Amino acid sequence: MAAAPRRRDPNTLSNYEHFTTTHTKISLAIDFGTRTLAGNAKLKIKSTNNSGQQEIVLDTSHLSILDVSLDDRPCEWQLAPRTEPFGSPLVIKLKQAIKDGDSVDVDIKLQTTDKCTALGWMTPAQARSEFPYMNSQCQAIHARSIFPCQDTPDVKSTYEFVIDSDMPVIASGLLRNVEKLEDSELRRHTCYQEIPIPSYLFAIASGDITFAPIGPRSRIATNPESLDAAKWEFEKDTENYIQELEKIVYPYQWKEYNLLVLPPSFPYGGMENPVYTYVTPTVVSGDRENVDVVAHELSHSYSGNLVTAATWQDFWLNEGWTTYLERRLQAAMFGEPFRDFSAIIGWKGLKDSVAEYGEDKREYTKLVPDLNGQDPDDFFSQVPYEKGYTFLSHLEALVGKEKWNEYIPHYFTTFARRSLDSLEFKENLIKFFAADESASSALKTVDWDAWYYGTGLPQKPKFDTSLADVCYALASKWENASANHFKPSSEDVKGWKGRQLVVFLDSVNDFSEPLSKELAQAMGDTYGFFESKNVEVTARYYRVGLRSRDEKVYQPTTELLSNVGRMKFVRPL
Ligand SMILES: CC/C=C\C/C=C\C[C@@H](O)/C=C/C=C/C=C\[C@@H](O)CCCC(=O)O
Ligand SMILES: [Zn+2]
Repeated sequence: MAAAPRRRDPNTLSNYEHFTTTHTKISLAIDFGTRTLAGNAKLKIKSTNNSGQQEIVLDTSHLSILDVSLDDRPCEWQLAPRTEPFGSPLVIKLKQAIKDGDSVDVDIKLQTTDKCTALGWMTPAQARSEFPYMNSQCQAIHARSIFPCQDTPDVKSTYEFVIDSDMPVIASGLLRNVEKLEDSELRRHTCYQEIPIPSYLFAIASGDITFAPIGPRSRIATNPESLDAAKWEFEKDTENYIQELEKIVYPYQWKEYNLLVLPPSFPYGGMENPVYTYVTPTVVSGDRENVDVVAHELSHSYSGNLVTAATWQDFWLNEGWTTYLERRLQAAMFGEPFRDFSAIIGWKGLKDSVAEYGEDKREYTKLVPDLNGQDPDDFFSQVPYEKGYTFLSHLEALVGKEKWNEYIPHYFTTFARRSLDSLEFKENLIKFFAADESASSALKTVDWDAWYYGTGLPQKPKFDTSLADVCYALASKWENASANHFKPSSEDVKGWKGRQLVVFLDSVNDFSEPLSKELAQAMGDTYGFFESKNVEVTARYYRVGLRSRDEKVYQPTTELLSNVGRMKFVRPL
């Protein structure tokens, strides 16, 4: 079978089909006073399919370019006019075309601007500290607002980070050295990433960060006041998760797996930056109930970080596979029913996403959407996670779990350190099972176009509801509470795990009619929802209260919205 032609990433303006960045050295000084980064980016760029190209084009966005040199010599360059939402391409003129296989060193002097979309700068109060804080979030196309690059997940480069700051620094590479600079308060932090990574995994953070070990190859990093609580939350299971995942795929490649707990404004549950997963402090709930975020982010060490979706249209290959590995990991750690228990919560998220997009935004509900001219951020939803998970589980069921278990390491070996698109995944899967008559005839029943380009919900899988049934039963009592004179008691939820409360509250939020205000209040008071430290629970309960127009939840909802930036909670509320 001929290889499917790789589609061009529509969300980059770089001419990456002719050149590829093989190494990136970023030297930046962090200035908390001006809230800028300044320094230079040195890119080793190899000609791959040159066909006489006279220029190299890189992505930039709201970035100040001060100078460019080519192989240490001045060169002609210009910033082309801005195109929304992709930015202003930096066009570097070549003196002569470069032979395929040869490389040039492009050195760019730069400074970030106040319009930079990749950096969050926090005051000490926002950082819950005596000191200011800074962190990056480059996924999907924000790296270009820190340094010029081929800002597409289809290009992977090794990285060297040289970051000067007067506070500790974290980067998505292994720390090699810290030294104090002469006549300065700044310290120079040097980190390396020897596994090629896409630009969206470039990450830096700096602030009043302290560290503690949470396993033989893991440490936790956070502000000093939160260190003990964060250490407790993750030290029990992190190494167990790594070892279980190694059994499902193969040995962990990145040497260290660390966690950085960010200030509360961080908009996501976690971000899989290599070496340091970034997590929201909402997962430090004091009950070790939210460590599934670690299961998810750790799984990205294989899907996304090692094997990467070539374009944002294929994002489901990152998130669907990661959600799949996350649930396999949960099943391995806590028992098979936990896989479907988590999938049930995921299905509700998928249903909500599809419903929110409604009839006029059906493109957004495709597993492989068309992102031409689109900002990938606008397409972010549960669809790539949950439709992707549902599709992979469907494929697993078709070929059988035992055979699928053999495909998992094959897939992650074939594409390790590379990027692939959805068509290559299909091709690879079919080829792997070609010699197996029953598996390959089962795979012939897959309607790939319907899965990839169909809109709306796929067929609902048959979930094992053994852990969820008790939650549904309680929800049903509440739905018919008035007719049945239901009297709630704290015994109803005694010993329940946070996730059982989540399934219960998701069901309540699905009722076609809101609860009466009195019932909503009784639920909160009887089940102790106002005292819960688990935001997964409180955020859902406040939705119940808001639907019922219960004033009692207005104040805590306002507090949650002022204290937590995680969009998963902020948006529905
Ligand atoms: C089809 C969609 C294509 C591209 C979207 C890619 C990136 C979108 C951008 O908005 C960044 C997302 C970053 C997500 C990071 C972590 C999530 O896994 C967190 C999930 C929600 C949560 O738990 O808070
Ligand atoms: Zn993810």
